[in-house]
Amino acid sequence: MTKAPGNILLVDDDEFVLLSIKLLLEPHFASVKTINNPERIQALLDREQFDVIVLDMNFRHGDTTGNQGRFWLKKIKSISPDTQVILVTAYGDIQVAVESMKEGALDFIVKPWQNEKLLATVKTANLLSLEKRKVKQLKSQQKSIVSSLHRYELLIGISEGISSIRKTIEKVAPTEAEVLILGQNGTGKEVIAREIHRLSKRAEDIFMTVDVGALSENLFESELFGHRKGAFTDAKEDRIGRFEAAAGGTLFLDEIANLSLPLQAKLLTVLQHKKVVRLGTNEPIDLDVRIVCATNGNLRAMVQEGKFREDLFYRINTVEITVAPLHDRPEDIPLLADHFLSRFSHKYQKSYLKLSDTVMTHLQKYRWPGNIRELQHAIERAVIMCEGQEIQMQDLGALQKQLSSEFSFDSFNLEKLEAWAIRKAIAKHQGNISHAADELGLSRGALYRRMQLYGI
Ligand SMILES: Nc1ncnc2c1ncn2[C@@H]1O[C@H](COP(=O)(O)OP(=O)(O)OP(=O)(O)O)[C@@H](O)[C@H]1O
Repeated sequence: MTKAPGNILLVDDDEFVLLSIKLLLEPHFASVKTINNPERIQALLDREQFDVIVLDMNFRHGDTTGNQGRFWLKKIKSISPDTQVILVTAYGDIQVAVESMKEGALDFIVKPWQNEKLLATVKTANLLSLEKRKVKQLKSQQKSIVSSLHRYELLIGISEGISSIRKTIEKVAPTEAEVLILGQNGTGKEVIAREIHRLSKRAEDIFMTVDVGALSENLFESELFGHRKGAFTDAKEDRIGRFEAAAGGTLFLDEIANLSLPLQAKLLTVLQHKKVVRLGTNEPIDLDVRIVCATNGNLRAMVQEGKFREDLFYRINTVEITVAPLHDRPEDIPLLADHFLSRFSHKYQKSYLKLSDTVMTHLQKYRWPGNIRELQHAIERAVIMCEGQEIQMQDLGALQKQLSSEFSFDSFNLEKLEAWAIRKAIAKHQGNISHAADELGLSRGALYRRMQLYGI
């Protein structure tokens, strides 16, 4: 028989009782120790962790008050609160034993005991202790993961839009209000959600993201609410859902507009009752999680069209934050570009890199359909490709063409016009300098000199 992990201690002044319980338990548990004097409990608990202590209630001969058992129970619980205590009591002490359960005993066994009952009780207590230990371990692992993840991406930007978002975040973060963040893809909705979490009372706990739009109808419930083993064909084991896993922290529900109407109804029920029921069970579990939602869709229009439930819309948007596309806030571009430049220079060990003025000017003029995510990728690529100390247009790869073609003039500065014409001609002739020079009415040498002058 394989023995269960577990450290069991038997405390009784009757050597016969100790021996018979030890013989009963030993084949089932990794370690079973005995002591006949409760005074040794403290020293033992100082040295090692016990999962279960089976404790006699009366040690002095003729004493049936159970007071000694209660005294030692309190002592054990104060030194080692996670140790499960089972009391062994004479028939007459049952009332005292029941009282002791309020003081932290898990269960009691009446003498003379039935072996199966005693074994089953110790097994249950042992399992409980092991589970609690596992939970503690996971919690401390979670804490260290969370603290390593706490290296947040800062919310960078000086535009009016970002400054006002920052003010809203400061007001709303310490509350438990539901926040809805609206904006195109890549505008920084998740960065904003993380900032709300970072400044909230839940900052020490987990921030969890779920892309609800990517969950199929089938997966939605089991992923968010969890399931019991056997709840459906593929449910091979019990599993907690994201709502439970994010307990104490913030759950960021991204792409909320992609939820079908039936799933919206399910989500609404959970948010209204603040309880989840795992699939395959009937037990509601209390929720302790702050919800922040985001979407790139137009939820108001969807409500009008009957595609998004109005009641859910009002449930999730106590406070609404709209983040503008990047091209509507060009003043943020230099800061963001420098931020990504320093991050990727560090990552690729090129800490001396700078962006040329031409590149910076172009970055500010481009429309950035992929928003900050696209800018980030552009800078990462440029850092990798750059051979000198300054990032030039050619380091931007395919984006270079688009940047150049979108370059619009707000002045008739001749140098800018000339640089623009040169870029256009080179692009048109796919990099063939002779043909571009012909088109521009220049010799190859003259074209090269001008390219050098304009950093092309
Ligand atoms: N204000 C900002 N400061 C610094 N980095 C930012 C900022 N906004 C966005 N980013 C960066 O841009 C990338 C995209 O941001 P994020 O994922 O938050 O956008 P999103 O709007 O949630 O995108 P999606 O809608 O596609 O999920 C991330 O790498 C993020 O770190």
